[in-house]
Amino acid sequence: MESINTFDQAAVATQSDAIKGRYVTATKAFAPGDIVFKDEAFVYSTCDCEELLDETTDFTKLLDSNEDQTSYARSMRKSFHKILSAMIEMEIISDVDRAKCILKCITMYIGDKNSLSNLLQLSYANEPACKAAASTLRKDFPIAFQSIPLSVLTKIIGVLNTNSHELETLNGTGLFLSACLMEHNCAPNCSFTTNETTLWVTAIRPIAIGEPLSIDYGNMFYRPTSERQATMLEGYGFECTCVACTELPDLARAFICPNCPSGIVHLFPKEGYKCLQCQKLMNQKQIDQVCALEKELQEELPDTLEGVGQAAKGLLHQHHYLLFWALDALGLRGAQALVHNVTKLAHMWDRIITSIEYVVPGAHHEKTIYYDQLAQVRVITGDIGGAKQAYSKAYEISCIVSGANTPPTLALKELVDDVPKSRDELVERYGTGHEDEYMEEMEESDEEDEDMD
Ligand SMILES: C[S@@+](CC[C@H](N)C(=O)[O-])C[C@H]1O[C@@H](n2cnc3c(N)ncnc32)[C@H](O)[C@@H]1O
Repeated sequence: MESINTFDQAAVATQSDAIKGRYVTATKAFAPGDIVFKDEAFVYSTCDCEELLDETTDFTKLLDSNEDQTSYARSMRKSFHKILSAMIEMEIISDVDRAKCILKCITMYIGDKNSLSNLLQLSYANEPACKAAASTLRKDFPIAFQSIPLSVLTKIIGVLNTNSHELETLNGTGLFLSACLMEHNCAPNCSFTTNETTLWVTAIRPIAIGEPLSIDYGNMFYRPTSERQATMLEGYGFECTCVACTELPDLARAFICPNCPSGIVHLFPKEGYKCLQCQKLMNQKQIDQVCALEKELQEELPDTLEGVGQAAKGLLHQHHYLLFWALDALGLRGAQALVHNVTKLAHMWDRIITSIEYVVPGAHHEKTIYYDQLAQVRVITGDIGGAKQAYSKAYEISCIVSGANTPPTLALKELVDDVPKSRDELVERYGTGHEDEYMEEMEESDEEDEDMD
């Protein structure tokens, strides 16, 4: 990882326009799998103290292992517990790691007013909610917050709310000042990976000189267009006009064609609900019918395999996102519990993977996780050859989305080279920890299904 270029060294340029603000473009061509640049977290925190908030009011006990007293201004230490508790009650902050990042930024600002100059240039969404949170904090904790101008506190809250990245290996979040300049696209040309406090950006499609580099801000894997657009508007304050939103059919909303037996209907942005096979459009009555069913399912997803089958009511295609996510919940729980009903589990996973390959055919980091899960399921079913194939697929995708010689890809390579051979070996290698809980749930669901048979 040391040899990867930082943003300043990389073949990228920062540009700006009236709609998007600043964005990043390529100054050389990139191939899929090329790492474009890496970035170190400007500020980060973990959720480690979340449970302790109920148990202790002692400031020092609420510090992460990488923090010491000086990570937080003297003025906040005495009421630290109360401040954190109040901040996580605020919807715009919610998480303890984000609250801590905000407090650390304020500490930096108190120490040196110029220390946040790059952060304070970033755009953010939901200004009124950020301002309301900042005003409340200044009113309720004057000693800690009154020395920060309202406008600065508002901006710190807003920037961390809009721009933080999850740090999976640390169970926290961080702010990456260069990576967050990249624009959003629902079908992006780059993917990002994090390891500890480093984030790196990898090209997942061929990128030409001058092309904007984009990522998916909301990790909207297998989500319908309307949901992606609503997330961008609510969370980031802009209307997404990418090709996937404005020109391509919405593959995640898939319906059985009422006019031809094997046809699949999607909503096309300009034409309406059209069958890919017979090209006929659905009429208003048919549209109303499928929309009503979607609404019903959005309220409550089925939680058994049979329930998923029945929910389609002959109208939704098996690739429909609501059926997919219902199946995903069952399949993931099943895989983690290493359940005994292997035939059922194998069937669910075949369907999950087939649907993913239909709706998200290109490289996507979520697919490495699904193929890894598929491999685990195949180990459980005793299909070690099939498991090796699935691990190989996960590895192949990881080479594109995270780069070949990076920790997550090398971890998959180890699994390809030395496939676990049994459930016990899987538990040993993965250490899931929730087996008992899930096992109970799956056994209950098995019993229910048997009762229904
Ligand atoms: C993470 S920041 C990106 C940096 C920002 N452009 C700047 O100059 O500070 C996110 C913001 O960039 C803008 N943005 C990003 N992608 C966009 C897109 N595809 N269309 C319109 N605005 C976009 C939105 O204002 C969004 O809230």
